[in-house]
Amino acid sequence: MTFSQRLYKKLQPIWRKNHAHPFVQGIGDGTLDSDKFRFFMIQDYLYLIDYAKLFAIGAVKANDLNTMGKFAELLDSTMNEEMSLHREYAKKFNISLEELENAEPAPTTLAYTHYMLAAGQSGSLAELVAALLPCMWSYNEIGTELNLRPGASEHELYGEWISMYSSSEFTELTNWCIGLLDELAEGKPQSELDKLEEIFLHTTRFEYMFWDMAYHQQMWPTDE
Ligand SMILES: Cc1ncc(CN)c(N)n1
Repeated sequence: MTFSQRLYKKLQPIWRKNHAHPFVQGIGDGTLDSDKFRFFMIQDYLYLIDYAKLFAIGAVKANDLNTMGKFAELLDSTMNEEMSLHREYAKKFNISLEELENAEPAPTTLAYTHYMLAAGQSGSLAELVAALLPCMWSYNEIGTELNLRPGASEHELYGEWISMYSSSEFTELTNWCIGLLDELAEGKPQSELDKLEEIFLHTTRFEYMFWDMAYHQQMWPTDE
C-alpha cells in the first residue's frame, strides 16, 4: 500500500464525516440554504487566495523543472479556473469583486490558511504537499460522489460547483499531487513520515471545520 493510501485509510472516519456533513449533503440534494452557500463562497474565496500561494511556494521548493511547472499549472488553475467559479457565483449573489476580496475572514478560515502557509513555508516540500492534499483530494472525491446523483450537476445553483470538482482536469491535478506525496515520502525515516501524517491529519480536520463553519455561518463570537 502506498503512503497516501495508508493515510487515506487511517483517516476514513473523518473523511466520511466530511462527506456526510449537512452542508455537503445539501449541495448534493440541492436543499442547502443559499445564504449558507453565499457565506461559504466568500470565505472559500479568501481561503483560495492563500491556498494558491502554497502552489507558488511549491514551485520555489521544487527539485526539478517538471515539478516546478506542475505547481505553476496548479497556481494558474486555482486562480483562473477554480476562483473564477467563485467570481461567477459572486455575480449571482450581487457581490462585487472588491467586496469579495476585502471580506473579513472567519476565525476558521484564518486558522486553516495560516496553518497551511506555516507548514508550507517552514517545512519540506513533502510537508507542503501533505498540507494541501486533503483539500484537493476530498473536494475531488466529494464532487465525484455528488456527480453520481441523477440531476445533481444540473442543479441551478449547485450544479456548477459539482461539475468543477468532479471534472477530469481537477481529478488529474489531484492524482498528480497524490503521486508526488508518495514519491517524496519514499525512503523517509519514520519520524518524518509521522510529521507528514500529523500535517495531513490537521488539514483533514480543518476541512471538516470549514464545512461546519459555513453551515453555521460562524464569524467571531464578539461583535466588536
Ligand atoms: C476549504 C477548501 N478546501 C478545499 C478546496 C478545494 N480546492 C476549497 N476550494 N476550499
